Amino acid sequence: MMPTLPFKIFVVEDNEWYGELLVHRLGQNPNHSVLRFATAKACIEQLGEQPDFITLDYSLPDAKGEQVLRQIKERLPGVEVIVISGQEDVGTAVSMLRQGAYDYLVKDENTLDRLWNIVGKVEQQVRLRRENSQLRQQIGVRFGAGQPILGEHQSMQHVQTLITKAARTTITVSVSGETGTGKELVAKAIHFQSGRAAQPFVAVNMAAIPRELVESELFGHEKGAFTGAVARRVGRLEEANGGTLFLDEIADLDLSLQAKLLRVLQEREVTRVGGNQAVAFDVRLIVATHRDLLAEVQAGRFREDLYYRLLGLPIALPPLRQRGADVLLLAEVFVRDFCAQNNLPPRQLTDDARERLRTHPFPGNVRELKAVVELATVLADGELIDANDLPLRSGRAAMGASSGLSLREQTTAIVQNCLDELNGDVLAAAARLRIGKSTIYRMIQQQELRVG
Ligand SMILES: Nc1ncnc2c1ncn2[C@@H]1O[C@H](COP(=O)(O)OP(=O)(O)OP(=O)(O)O)[C@@H](O)[C@H]1O
Repeated sequence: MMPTLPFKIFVVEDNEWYGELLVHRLGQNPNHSVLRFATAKACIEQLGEQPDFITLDYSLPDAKGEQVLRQIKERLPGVEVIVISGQEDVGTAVSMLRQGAYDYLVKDENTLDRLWNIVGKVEQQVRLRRENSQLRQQIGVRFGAGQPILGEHQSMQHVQTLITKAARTTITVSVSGETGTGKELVAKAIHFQSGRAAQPFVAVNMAAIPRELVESELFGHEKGAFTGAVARRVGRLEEANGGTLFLDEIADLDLSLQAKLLRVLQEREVTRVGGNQAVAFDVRLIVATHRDLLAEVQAGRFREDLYYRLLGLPIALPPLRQRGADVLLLAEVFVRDFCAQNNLPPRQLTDDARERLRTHPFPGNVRELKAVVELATVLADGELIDANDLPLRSGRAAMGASSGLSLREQTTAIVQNCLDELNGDVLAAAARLRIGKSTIYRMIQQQELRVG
């Protein structure tokens, strides 16, 4: 349910008796909040109150209707203004309507009723507009730039809470998590839930830009700053002005550039490469990394001062394999959306396929899951997607030194995969992996592995 906000009406009328009459009539609707002003000046001074509707007496002691209407429309172009005049004058009426008045009424015995009807109509339009924008906002909150962050696991609920809190201020946010866990999605959600949603969201991936170009990419350059700088280029920091700058893979930033970035962030102004004029900027910063940034600091690869400048509100995204049943929820949504986008009849995952997804370690996390189930949807023959349709890499191939998993997690995943392939046959798995069966039994006992 949308809260019913009052419909704010300004009555601008110097004739006290008539003004009070209008206030009384319009105030008969309990949702109306009506204020009267006897001069144009008093009304203009209170426009910050954001009225929804104004009745304007054409002849005020301190200004003529045209003047006041112009000032109102300059400040609040969306507000509807009804001009009320003591005289019938077609020329004036036309001129006022041209200037954007909603209607022009002449004071007679019907004025109050006509005004009442007009206010009713305008109020309905304003309420629809408000409802629309509230719904958009709510959609933005839930979906951040149109894409939902799915997940019911407690850890993801916590992430959603942090996103909401982060969006309320301009605090720097540092998002961490393995590849494909949704770091960029989180950054977008924060931006689109924040007051900066209508401003730019600029994403820069530090790992994707050649080292020698990072500085000019971030800070811009002047024409002729270096060979190849044929024209002036505004940097990404300036591009994000007023909005959000998302620096992905921040740990990949060169040490020398780390120092420059720190200075720029502290001074809140940037000088383009080859330039000598500092340009002020206002950006909300969100950084992300799949590495342990503190470990990078300890290893001397990341500046400690920059680390503390960037830490802000940390949001840690858990790997998909630690989100319980979310993997199935995500898989089902991805299948459903893919079918809808490609005009395919709806497809369902069989119990076997669900079990296979539930036990796969997904080193590529949500990105991998999405790719796997979409391909399975294409490969499936009928309306059922079976375990065999899932193009999952086997344990060893799926893992790798760069997967970001700890040794223990990799070991567990390899054993789990092997067990799955051998239908839970512990002895066969132990033989194939050349490990003792008691190792596997102990892992099952400690609930690191699932069987059956
Ligand atoms: N919770 C989620 N709900 C729905 N889709 C998700 C979720 N998390 C990630 N995705 C989807 O998974 C894909 C990867 O997400 P994203 O690019 O945000 O990950 P990332 O952590 O930034 O990856 P990288 O580390 O490679 O930069 C995207 O298609 C994204 O829409």
